[in-house]
Amino acid sequence: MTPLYALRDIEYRNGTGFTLQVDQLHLHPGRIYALAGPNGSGKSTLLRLLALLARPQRGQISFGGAPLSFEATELQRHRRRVTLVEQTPYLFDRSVAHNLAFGLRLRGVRGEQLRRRCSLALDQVGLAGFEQRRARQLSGGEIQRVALARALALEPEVLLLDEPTANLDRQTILALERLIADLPSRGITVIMATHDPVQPKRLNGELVRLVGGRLADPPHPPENRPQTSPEISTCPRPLNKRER
Ligand SMILES: Nc1ncnc2c1ncn2[C@@H]1O[C@H](COP(=O)(O)OP(=O)(O)OP(=O)(O)O)[C@@H](O)[C@H]1O
Repeated sequence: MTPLYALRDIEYRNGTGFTLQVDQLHLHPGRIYALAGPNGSGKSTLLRLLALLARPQRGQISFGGAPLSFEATELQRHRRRVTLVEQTPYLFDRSVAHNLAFGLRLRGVRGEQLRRRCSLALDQVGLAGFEQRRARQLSGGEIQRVALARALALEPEVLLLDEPTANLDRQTILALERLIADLPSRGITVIMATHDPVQPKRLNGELVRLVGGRLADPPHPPENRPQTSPEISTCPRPLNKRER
């Protein structure tokens, strides 16, 4: 199976003495991957590389089966397939609806379709009816959920989440985990950083552990997946958008 991402001999120095080094990492479509590791181990840095927001100084990233050249039009095309929700999301000081609509408008979505996608996404994160709330007057947990709704409204092929449940109460965490666990069945691959040691298991996700900017070991498939190695998947998986 062609991996969605194939990273080979990656070296990325972020200018503060930290280097992310990934000899090889294959991430497959229609799955959930959980990036784990201590503070500063490189989870967010890896997410930025996977979001195609940073270019490694060395090595190759293949996305969707083809090596990236990092040429501007290619990047623009691929970035529309991938959405990153950062650890501290930035919201415009406008209404929640404005924040959700912004990226959709850039993609040419308008009118009833735009309204429908926004309210559906808010509903999914448990914030139905929040459209007219001012973004700056939201709690930390609500900001995080609005940022997730904004990403979901874009209907990306890959959703990259940087500690998406860090500021949330237990009940909201469980509700969002149900939502995230369901995303592969909608053709969305999820790659998320987490500090919760049990979360990958609850999400049936594969664990990718980082230590000091390096992969600690190959990705661990979930225990209930009949898989012999991260490269060879024998379990059926939902088709992603491009295969339908
Ligand atoms: N924007 C940045 N510019 C330069 N260096 C950065 C930047 N962001 C993070 N770093 C540094 O890069 C290293 C890796 O940070 P990164 O945020 O990727 O780790 P992390 O595993 O996500 O950590 P945490 O669990 O604390 O979120 C750290 O040493 C950090 O200080």
